[in-house]
Amino acid sequence: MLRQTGCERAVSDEELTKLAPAHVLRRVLPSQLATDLLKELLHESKEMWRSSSWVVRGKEHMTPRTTAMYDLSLEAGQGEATKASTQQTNPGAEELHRPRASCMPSELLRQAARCIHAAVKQHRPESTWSPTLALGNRYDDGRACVGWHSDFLNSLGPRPIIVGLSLGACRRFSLRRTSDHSVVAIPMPHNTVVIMWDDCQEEWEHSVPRQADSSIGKHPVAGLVRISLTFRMARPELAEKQKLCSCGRPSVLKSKGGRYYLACSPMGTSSQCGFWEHCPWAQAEAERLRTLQRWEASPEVARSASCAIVCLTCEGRRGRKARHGKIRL
Ligand SMILES: O=C(O)CCC(=O)C(=O)O
Ligand SMILES: [Fe+2]
Repeated sequence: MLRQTGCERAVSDEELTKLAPAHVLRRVLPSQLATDLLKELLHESKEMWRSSSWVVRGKEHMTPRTTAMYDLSLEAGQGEATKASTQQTNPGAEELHRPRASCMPSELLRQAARCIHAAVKQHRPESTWSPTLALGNRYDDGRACVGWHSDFLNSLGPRPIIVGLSLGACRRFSLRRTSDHSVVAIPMPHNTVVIMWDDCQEEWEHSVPRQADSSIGKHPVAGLVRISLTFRMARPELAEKQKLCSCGRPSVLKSKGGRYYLACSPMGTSSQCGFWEHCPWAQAEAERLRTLQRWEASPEVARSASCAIVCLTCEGRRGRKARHGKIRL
């Protein structure tokens, strides 16, 4: 648990839903399934998951974590199809210096996906969301992290629901509102789920910040290692809308402040060409979805009201001039 300073305060999971377009759910998987899946993924990630690279000002950087993509739409025995589908589900993958690993989902992973699906359905009975992809991230220790970002939307389309499942060590998952840099930091112990609702990729960024190893809640099986799976629903019909940027690589679709744009991908071995343009079709699709979707949570969903979440507006950087944004309940 983070120490509370003047600019931090603990909020319940319930309150979080009013602060950010997100929900935290505890113990979503049956505990045996969570343990078995963790053990399986600890092994598989060691063998098969890889770091990716990206280039900034001519310098190649490796992601400080390893990742893999699981395509849940594939049945066992469709291994060969994995390669072919990689382009669609993982745009830009061909461009990666070390392409992202594509793995076959096990029965345990599929069971977890069904639990996640049911949890989303309980909150949003009207939603047609169902997970078809799971992106795995492995964080070996406190140096492994992912910086502030919103997710690439090429294969998901505008306003996606993205659901993160945490297994293993307890790391902090942070959300930052782009308009004023308000930050909500959520400790994510083993078998915790965060649902990022459809506003999240438009108005907020997320990160798993670096942490001192001593501040990480170790897990009896995984120690300092945290494995996350982020479940997503691909929209294959969007494949034909992909556009190349000036340097000939697939551009990435992103949103900031509700504006949709295409930009040169930072991933890969070549420098960015600076390509950037508005994306009118995605803007129109976001508007259409906005009118269809209502942001409401059903109160009967089981969650622990007493689980404290620490809300920070300055990321705990005491002593440094923090950019305080106010989140009002
Ligand atoms: O590990 C996490 O919880 C977040 C991972 C993430 O942001 C991503 O895969 O895009
Ligand atoms: Fe992300």
